[in-house]
This record gives sequence, C-alpha cells and structure tokens, in this order.
Amino acid sequence: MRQIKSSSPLKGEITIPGDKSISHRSIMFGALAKGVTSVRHFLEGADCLSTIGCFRQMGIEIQKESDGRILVHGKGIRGLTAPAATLDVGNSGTTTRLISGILSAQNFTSVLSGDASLNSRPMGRIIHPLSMMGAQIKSLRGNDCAPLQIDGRMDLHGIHYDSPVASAQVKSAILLAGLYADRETSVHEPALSRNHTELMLSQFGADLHTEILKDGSAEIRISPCEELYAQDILVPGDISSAAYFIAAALLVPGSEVLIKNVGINETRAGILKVCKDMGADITYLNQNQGAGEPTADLLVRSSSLHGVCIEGTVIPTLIDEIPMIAVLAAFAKGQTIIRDAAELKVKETDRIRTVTENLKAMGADVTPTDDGMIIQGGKPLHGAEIHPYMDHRIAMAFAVAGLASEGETTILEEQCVDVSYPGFFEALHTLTV
Ligand SMILES: O=C(O)C1=C[C@@H](OP(=O)(O)O)[C@@H](O)[C@H](O)C1
Ligand SMILES: C=C(OP(=O)(O)O)C(=O)O
Repeated sequence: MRQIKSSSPLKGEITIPGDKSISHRSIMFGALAKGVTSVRHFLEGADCLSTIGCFRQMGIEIQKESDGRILVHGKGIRGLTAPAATLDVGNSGTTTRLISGILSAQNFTSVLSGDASLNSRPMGRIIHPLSMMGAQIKSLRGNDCAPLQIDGRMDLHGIHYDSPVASAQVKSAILLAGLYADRETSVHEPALSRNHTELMLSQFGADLHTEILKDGSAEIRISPCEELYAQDILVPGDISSAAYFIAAALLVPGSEVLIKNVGINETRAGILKVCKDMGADITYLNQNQGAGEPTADLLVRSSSLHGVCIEGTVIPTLIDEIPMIAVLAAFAKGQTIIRDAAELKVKETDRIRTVTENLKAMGADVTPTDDGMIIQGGKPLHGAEIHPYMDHRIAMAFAVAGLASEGETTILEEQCVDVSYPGFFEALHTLTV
C-alpha cells in the first residue's frame, strides 16, 4: 500500500516509459517477420512481458541488449512452433486478443489463459469474427472467456466484418488473421480505434488501407501476406501513462512540468483535446513525425478547469484515460458528462464502478450511468482508502487525486501499477520534491 499526501507544486521534466500498445505489437510483428527486429524504449511492464513470454514459448528468441534494446529474432510468418504448455497471458487483454488472431492460422493447437481478471473479460468479441474466418476457438469453460483453446487452421477465409464496437483489439485480431487468409479481409468499426496495428504492420511490409467514412466510422482492409520484414522500432512515450503527470500538473497549483517524447497519434490523444476543452494550459514542443508515430514534448502548467461533455467518436481515443479524466472532472468547476463509454465495464475492472466508488470515497459528487458517469465537480476532495481491485489505471489515477486532496490517501495493492508503469510512484515522487 502507498500513502499519498497533498502535494507541493510539481516541477521539472520527465520521460515516460514506452507505449504499451506499440510495445506489444513490436514483439508480435517482429516474431512474424524475417530477420532481427530491434525495439528501443520498449515498455517492460508486466503486460508486455506476457507477450514476450508467449512468443518465447513458441520458439522465438527475444533478448535484451546492454543498451536497453530488445532484439526479436523473427522466424517469418509461418515460423512459430507449438508451445509445450499453456500460454500465460497474465493480465493483458491486448496479448490475448491479438495473439488469438495469429494462433487461429497456425499449424498447431494452443491454449491461452490469464489471471482472474483476464479470464473474466469477454472473448466472444474475437471468437465470433475469427470463427467466421474458419478459426476453431473454444472457450474451455463455455462462457466466452479465456482459457481459450485454439486449433490452428491453414485455410482461413477473408471476410468483411462489421464490428459492433470500436475496439483496436478486435480489429487487430481480425487483421492479423487476415494476413493468412485466402483473400482480402476488411473490418468496419463505428469509430476509428487506435491504429498502431495498421501503421506498424504497413511498416513491416503488409498491404493495408484505411478509409474514414462520412459518419466518422472507419473501414480497414488487409491483403493476404507472403512475408513480413524486420524493422527498427522506436517506441514513443505512452500517452496513457503521461496522462497521470498531465493531470497532476494541472491539478496541483503552481506546477509546471515538461513531459518528454509523448506519442500524440490522433487515435490516442483524445485526453489532450478534452483537457484543452476543460481549460488546460498545455503546449506542444518539439513535434516530430518520427518512425510512423507522431510525438511531442508536452509543457503542462496548473490550470483552473471547467466541466465538459465527453461522448461519441472521441471516446475510443481516450478510453484508458477515463479514470484520470473523471478525477480531473471532480476538481473542475461545473458538470462533466461522460457517455458512450460502456466499454469501460470490460476492462481490467468495471471502471464505471471502480472509478465512481473511489471518487465517492474521496467526497466527490458522482453518479454512475449505463455508459459512463455524471460528475458535479468542484467539491473539495479528501483523502481516503482507495481500492484499485488490482487495476493499474485506478491505482494511478487515484494517486494523482490524492496529491490534490486534503489529508492522506492510501492506495491499496500499489504493485498493480507494474502492469503498465513499473516505477510510477517513484517517478511521481521525483516531481513533487
Ligand atoms: O489494442 C490495444 O493495444 C488496446 C486497445 C484498447 O482496448 P479495446 O480494443 O478493448 O478497446 C485499450 O483499452 C487497451 O489498453 C489497449
Ligand atoms: C485495458 C487495458 O489493457 P488490456 O486490455 O491490454 O488489458 C489498459 O491498459 O487499460
């Protein structure tokens, strides 16, 4: 457990660990490519280590160099070998869903299983479209959750799938299976979800096209692929992790923090737009197009915030940041409404419940709804005992809430932050002394 006290101004600069979504993909696509993929600024969080563990179990050599680079010795698109044991996907939804697309097309059987949270998250959303492609996937407990048994097939068909959710994990699972299909595969999603798979797979040599339709929905097409080719990847800082420092600097009066080299891909940067709409003082410096993913340094100064309405196509671009945004809203003047965010219910926890329960414990006026929450901001918050229920994003969002509240806040299960940000509390501490 970790004690957090109300803080003096945050000052200084910080470099954020690598993006979790991009780190996962660098290992997966590197494993399927011909040659050695080098990954700089890889996130060594528990989720990405689960991905590394799974590919090692399938015969891929992955090593860390003394300069910190991760080298993935890819064996080509058909080079994976049958794992001797169950693949341990830990707490990671991204590992589970993306790898399922790949495993559906292998010439071996595999079983995937994770921790209690992971094994209760919905997998029907990938079982259904992958089965349409001819995949053989069984939920071993018959509840559409992991453990999953995947009997790989070499004869997948290309399909068109109209996805009911804007989910990069669903989209990516289908596109990855589509690499191996007999014809083009396409996915339509109600709003464009994070597009790291499309950007990085193209860089590795796959043929992908994205079309944004008039109503804001998106269609992504992929052609079957003979071979992918190893790449040098530089992973940008994770905007989802930067979110905690952006919020801390905004909330604690007198703060000024420079957050270096943050990924600002439009399909991820919704939090920046929302913060600006709330009145935040954030300046972009050193903008860089870099290796396919745009980055910037963010200069954040404490600001007086006001409530906003967050809904529609912006939701997928900030879905993991909603716990932090809800805390910001509790400190902002006036009402904030978050809607169209029912996906929050199927993350590591039901984040509508865990966010509203913990905000209430700190004295906030918040009402959960079916697809979000309504927050009457501006009441002073007080310290409380915070229950993350092992959800890393809840632990970090409420540590920041504690910095801006009266008295002492206790974050239980502090170690859960290791899923996406090992060293988070120490990093926060360096800015508050
Ligand atoms: O593809 C990815 O890397 C991710 C997609 C999102 O999940 P969904 O696709 O379920 O929305 C996000 O919440 C998760 O943290 C990472
Ligand atoms: C939802 C998350 O991750 P995943 O789905 O990969 O477990 C997250 O990191 O907030």
